[in-house]
Amino acid sequence: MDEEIIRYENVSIVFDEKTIIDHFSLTVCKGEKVILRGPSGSGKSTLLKMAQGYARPHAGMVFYRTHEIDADTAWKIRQETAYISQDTDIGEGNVRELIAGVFAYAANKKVPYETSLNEYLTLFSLDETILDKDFRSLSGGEKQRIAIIISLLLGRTIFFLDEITAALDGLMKSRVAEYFLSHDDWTVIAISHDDAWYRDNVRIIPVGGN
Ligand SMILES: Nc1ncnc2c1ncn2[C@@H]1O[C@H](COP(=O)(O)OP(=O)(O)OP(=O)(O)O)[C@@H](O)[C@H]1O
Repeated sequence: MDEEIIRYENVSIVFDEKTIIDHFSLTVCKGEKVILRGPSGSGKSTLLKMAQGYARPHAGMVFYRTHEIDADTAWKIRQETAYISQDTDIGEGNVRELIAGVFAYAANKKVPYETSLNEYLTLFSLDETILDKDFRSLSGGEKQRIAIIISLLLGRTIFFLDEITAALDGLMKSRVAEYFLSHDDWTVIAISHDDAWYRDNVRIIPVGGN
């Protein structure tokens, strides 16, 4: 039987008395690649945040590995999955220290990230000298690639990706999308308007008015 990772059951989202989403249901199993597609403001980002416990449904339920998401499960989810938000301002200080800081957390301490870091920099066309730059001085596309690299270094296999290729050029959009979509055992739920994500093995889920 397919292993269930995330299940939205009759989820409704209401903000300021306005219904954004009504009765949204979706089950995502291990290894599946899913793209949430819909107009701006249709609730896609909020759905991803719910899967991390950062937002709660107005009605309905969200399950992670068949357990309803609450404070306890949210903690476990954040240890087992990688979430990249649209907000690329993930820290300050130089890039090397920013990355080291992520791996100083108890939960990530055992991850031997240094060996893979240079390989990922090369894969995503970043020069090693970027490690000595102030993170805030980087371009939007460079910040996006550093956030992507950190999520990959964590070694997780479940990814929630919110518009992670929006600031990249065409070739890099394809390279990033290909990387996430080509691992059979990775579970990926992504939001993107970029064609690079719309491939044969991807399930497209309409959200809102399309
Ligand atoms: N915490 C909040 N409080 C009030 N309104 C909110 C909150 N979070 C989101 N919204 C509103 O809910 C709607 C859906 O937001 P969301 O970011 O989920 O949409 P989206 O489909 O991801 O949009 P986009 O494609 O533009 O990123 C928007 O109108 C947004 O302003």
